[in-house]
Amino acid sequence: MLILGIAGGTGCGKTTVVNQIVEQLPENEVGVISQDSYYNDLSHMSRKERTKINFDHPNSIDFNLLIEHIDQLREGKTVDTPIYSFVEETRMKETIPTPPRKVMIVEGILVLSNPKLRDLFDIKIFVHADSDERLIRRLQRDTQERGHDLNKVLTRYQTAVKPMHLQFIEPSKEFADIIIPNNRYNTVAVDVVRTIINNNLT
Ligand SMILES: Nc1ncnc2c1ncn2[C@@H]1O[C@H](COP(=O)(O)OP(=O)(O)O)[C@@H](O)[C@H]1O
Ligand SMILES: Nc1ccn([C@@H]2O[C@H](COP(=O)(O)O)[C@@H](O)[C@H]2O)c(=O)n1
Repeated sequence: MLILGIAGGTGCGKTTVVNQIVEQLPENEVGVISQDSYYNDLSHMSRKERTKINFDHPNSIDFNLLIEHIDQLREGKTVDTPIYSFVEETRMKETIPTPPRKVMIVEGILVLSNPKLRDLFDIKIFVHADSDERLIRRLQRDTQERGHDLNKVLTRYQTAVKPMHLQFIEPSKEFADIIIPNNRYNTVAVDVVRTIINNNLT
């Protein structure tokens, strides 16, 4: 199994890059795991309490479960990936069975910041986009897709997203084997990653 870790700040385009990589690979040979699925289960908290959580701090992620699942996938076992709702801001009761694939992609803002998780990756990728570009994309996405209003997005950006980005995410760039500049769509870089994967599939 070849395991890729893809990190980068919010809105840099990780999900988009992953979709572009996966699009042209055989469906049954690639699997994707998102760090977002592993936000801690906060169902014991009220909605009001949940809004106070810093969702950009590493402590908000159940890294132990994520690492355990990757270990199980490497052993050839199917894992039950949690489902996270951005609207409810907690984990759902349902899970998704995720089978092991020849290539597994693990993407998320903090996947290169956790040393134990980082060690599991054969290839480490950091997607870079400037902070103003990321904020614009995040504003559009969170208001259109994640049910947040403008004020909430901006307050969260100032109080959690930006400080945590500077403390944990940007420094994790130094661990990357490949940095993808993504201020605009970067088909060349995506092709390079796809070629590396294809070489490993044959
Ligand atoms: N290179 C790009 N240029 C313009 N918009 C982009 C680019 N990459 C992604 N986007 C858009 O920005 C938003 C955030 O992208 P996404 O892939 O969800 O980022 P991430 O997973 O890193 O948070 C989405 O609406 C996506 O369509
Ligand atoms: N309830 C939540 C949980 C997380 N977030 C934000 O998601 C961002 C990470 O996801 P990306 O797809 O943008 O990489 C992170 O910056 C959290 O602030 C949220 O808004 N609400």
